[in-house]
Amino acid sequence: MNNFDFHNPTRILFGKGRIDDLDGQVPADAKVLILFGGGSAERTGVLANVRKALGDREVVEFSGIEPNPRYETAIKAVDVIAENGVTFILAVGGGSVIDAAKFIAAAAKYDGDAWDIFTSFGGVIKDALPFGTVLTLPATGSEMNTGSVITHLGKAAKLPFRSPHCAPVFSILDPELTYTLPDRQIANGVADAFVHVIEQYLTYPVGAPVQDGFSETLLRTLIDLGPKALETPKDYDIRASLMWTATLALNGLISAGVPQDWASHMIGHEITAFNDTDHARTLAVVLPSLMQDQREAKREKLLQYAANVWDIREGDDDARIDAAIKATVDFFHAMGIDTKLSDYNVGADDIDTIINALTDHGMTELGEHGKITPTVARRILEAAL
Ligand SMILES: NC(=O)c1ccc[n+]([C@@H]2O[C@H](COP(=O)([O-])OP(=O)(O)OC[C@H]3O[C@@H](n4cnc5c(N)ncnc54)[C@H](O)[C@@H]3O)[C@@H](O)[C@H]2O)c1
Repeated sequence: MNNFDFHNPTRILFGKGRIDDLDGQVPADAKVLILFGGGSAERTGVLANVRKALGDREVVEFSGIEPNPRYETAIKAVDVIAENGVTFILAVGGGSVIDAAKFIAAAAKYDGDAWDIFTSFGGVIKDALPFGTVLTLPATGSEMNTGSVITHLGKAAKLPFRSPHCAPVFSILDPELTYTLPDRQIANGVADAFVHVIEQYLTYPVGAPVQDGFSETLLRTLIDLGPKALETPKDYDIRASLMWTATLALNGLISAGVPQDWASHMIGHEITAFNDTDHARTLAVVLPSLMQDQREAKREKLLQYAANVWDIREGDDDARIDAAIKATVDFFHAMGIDTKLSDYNVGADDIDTIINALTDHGMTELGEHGKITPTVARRILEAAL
């Protein structure tokens, strides 16, 4: 097992009705900025409950954070913070709103050009406003990690950053808040969490059976409960397990002490930057093609994945790897997610644009061995057409 530091300071308040506990989590004298998206939080009544729970604290609201949140919008919230003397941010929504909150919290305390946050992958961040979250969409793990991904429309870039200063102070996870999600977002959430686990699991063995066992359980849970969540949308136990699975998939627990890949994510981000395809759907396109392309580098873990996640035991090594990749594709299809670039209006002629952007953003040595160069990424995309 590799050396690691593990520290996760985010308090999780999990279960029914936990918005009522906001009062005990947000400082009594805080000036709060409530950050939310395009209207679902208002429509579903979540915002009304949040406002009520904050009592007579001074509150400013900022709405309009988009899915795949935009720099151009989020930066406006930084001015609102300065104008109103905001001391605490409360993000109400899915990964997009929470990611935007992380950027806004850091930019509010940064004196230079806020774009430096991305060019340094978060390195310039030395402080951030405290923030909490009310999660409405289980998917990204952003509610319990320090990462964020923001799209800059003007620069046609979707870039990640990470900073220990950008951990939520607390996150409220009430599975009942997910009942209003459309099937498409449930499917996206399941696929996103699935690929998060894969990025931290499907590399090469380093003698870490605990991390592998956690990962395999998370994957099997998503495979079992994902389709059931679509069939029976108001089953509390299914929603509760999915919500906690998605959080555990990217809160640092399963990545401690093991190699990580993240090439599917970095290539997928460029597809979203290219034509705004849902994040999870880009992953469902890239991952199977990457598994096929990298089958030698990932051989041992692909065989372990076939056996422990899919219970594939018949046939020789190559047949079992083929069956595991096919099972992965079938799972995405069972969730109603297409797995080819052409399903998302990306053609052969567009691959140059995507690869050039990947190169421009410094993503030239991806994967657990740093060997997924732009040439390999091109091959992966061409095989996914
Ligand atoms: N920070 C991280 O670690 C991390 C990890 C993976 C992905 N991401 C990023 O997160 C973003 C995706 O976030 P997401 O998948 O959570 O989706 P999202 O936050 O973009 O939300 C998707 C849509 O669902 C709606 N919605 C949210 N909750 C709802 C509810 N309860 N009922 C009805 N509608 C609801 C939103 O209004 C929005 O239109 C992408 O930009 C992706 O790159 C971040």
